[in-house]
Amino acid sequence: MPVPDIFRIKICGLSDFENAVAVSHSGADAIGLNFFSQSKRCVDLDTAVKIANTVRGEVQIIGLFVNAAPSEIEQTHQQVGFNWIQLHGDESVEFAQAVHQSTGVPILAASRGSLIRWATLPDDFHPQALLMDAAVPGSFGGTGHLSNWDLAATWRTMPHLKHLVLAGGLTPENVSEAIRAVQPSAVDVAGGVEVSGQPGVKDLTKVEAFVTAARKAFAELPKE
Ligand SMILES: O=C(O)c1ccccc1N[C@@H]1O[C@H](COP(=O)(O)O)[C@@H](O)[C@H]1O
Repeated sequence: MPVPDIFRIKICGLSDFENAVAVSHSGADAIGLNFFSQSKRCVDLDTAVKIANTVRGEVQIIGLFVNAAPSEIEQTHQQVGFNWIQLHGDESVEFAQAVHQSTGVPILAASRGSLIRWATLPDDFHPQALLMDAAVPGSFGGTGHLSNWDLAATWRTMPHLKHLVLAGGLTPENVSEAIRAVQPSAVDVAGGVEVSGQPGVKDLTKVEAFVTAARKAFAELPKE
C-alpha cells in the first residue's frame, strides 16, 4: 500500500467557524475537528461541515474520534469529508484497519506513551501514521502535557512506521526544540495556541508563531 503524503503542521480542536477559517489561512497544513463529546474542544456537526466546505483544498481536514462506533465515524466522514481519521482512544489495530477499509481514509493512530498496541501489528495492516501524545492518567489527550520525546525519537526506527506525528504540550516556544529532538514527520497542537480560557478558539498570533517556528525547524532538519 503506498504511503500517503502527510501534513507537516496540524492545529487541532477548532470549534468556531470564523476562527477555524482564519487558522486555515495561517500557514498550517491541517486542521483537526474533534468529535469526542467529552472534549472541551468538541465541534458540532453543522459547524464542522461548514468549516470543511469552506477550507477544503486549502488545508487537510482531520477528524478526531475517541472510542467512537464505526458507524459514527463513517457517517461523520460522509458529511464532513476527512483527509485523515485520528483515532485517539483505546481503539485496536483491527478497529483501525476496519475504519480504514470502510472509509478509504488513512488512519492517524494515537498512542499515549506506549506502543504496545501498534508494535504487534498484523502483517497486513499498519496505520498510515502514528501520533505520540502525553500519557496522563484519566485523560485521552489534549492535556497540554509534554509527551516522551526520547521514546518518540526511538519510534522512528520502528519497522513499518510510515509517519510519526509528535503531539503533547507543544507551543510556539518549544516546537523547534521538539522537532530537532524527535525529527517527526509532523507536529500537532491543540492547547498551546489557544486563546486563554476559550478551548476550541485559537489565538492567531500564537498560531502564526507556532507555524513559523515549526516551518523553520523542519527546513533545518538534515535531509534523509
Ligand atoms: O484536544 C482535546 O481535547 C483532545 C481530547 C481527547 C483526545 C485528544 C485530544 N486532542 C489531541 O491531543 C493532542 C495534544 O494536545 P495538546 O497540544 O497537548 O493540547 C493533540 O494530538 C490533539 O489532537
